[in-house]
Amino acid sequence: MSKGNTTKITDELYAYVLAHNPPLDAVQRELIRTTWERFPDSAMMQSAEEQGPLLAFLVRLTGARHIVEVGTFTGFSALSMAQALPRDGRLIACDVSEEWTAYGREAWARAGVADRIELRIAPARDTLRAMPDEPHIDLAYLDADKVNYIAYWEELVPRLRQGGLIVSDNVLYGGAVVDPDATGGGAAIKEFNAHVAADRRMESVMLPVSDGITLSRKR
Ligand SMILES: C[S@@+](CC[C@H](N)C(=O)[O-])C[C@H]1O[C@@H](n2cnc3c(N)ncnc32)[C@H](O)[C@@H]1O
Repeated sequence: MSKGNTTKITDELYAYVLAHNPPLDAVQRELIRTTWERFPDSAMMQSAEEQGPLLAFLVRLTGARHIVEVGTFTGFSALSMAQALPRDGRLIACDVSEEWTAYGREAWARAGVADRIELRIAPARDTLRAMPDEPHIDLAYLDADKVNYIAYWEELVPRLRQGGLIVSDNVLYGGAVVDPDATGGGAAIKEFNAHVAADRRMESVMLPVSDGITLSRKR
């Protein structure tokens, strides 16, 4: 096996990476700050800072106009993707928490993208099932409860247009995926990763970005 991971991401290197990425704007920075201030015990759920510019990049790269996000929390990833959408683009944001997503609503309004985001408060599986069956989604971001990742995947893949992209977050689950005794979220992600790798409808690459992301393109 050729070993590519010879560069350890120290705090200094991480800061260097962020300094060489497109800078976050004032609304994104404020949302990150407010999330840590208001929800210190849950804030680590927020997508990592470098994922904002990455998601925006992927939206532009794919020319996405119709995005589905599964797991919105306080709205950082939805904000980052919506800012990269064209004016007539739409993002459907799925979450179960009115409290957390209220902070997203505020930030989306301040950033002038509220009209591009439709928040649906309900178990995401129900929201996905209620969507049209035909392939119409250009990009989906998977970042909610890990035990349901396979169920979300199975709802999303048939609704994804050919060439469409699914971005799945936390696919390394803090390293639990290589623990033979993993339980809970770690075990669920292991099962999900095997499911994705075996799915011939999609072409997938797993990347060690942040807590691990998999990019999957529909064949
Ligand atoms: C990791 S956080 C999402 C982080 C978000 N992408 C961001 O950038 O801040 C996971 C979110 O999934 C939501 N969630 C958990 N179970 C859910 C379900 N069954 N349906 C919809 N959302 C769910 C939680 O309320 C939480 O806000």
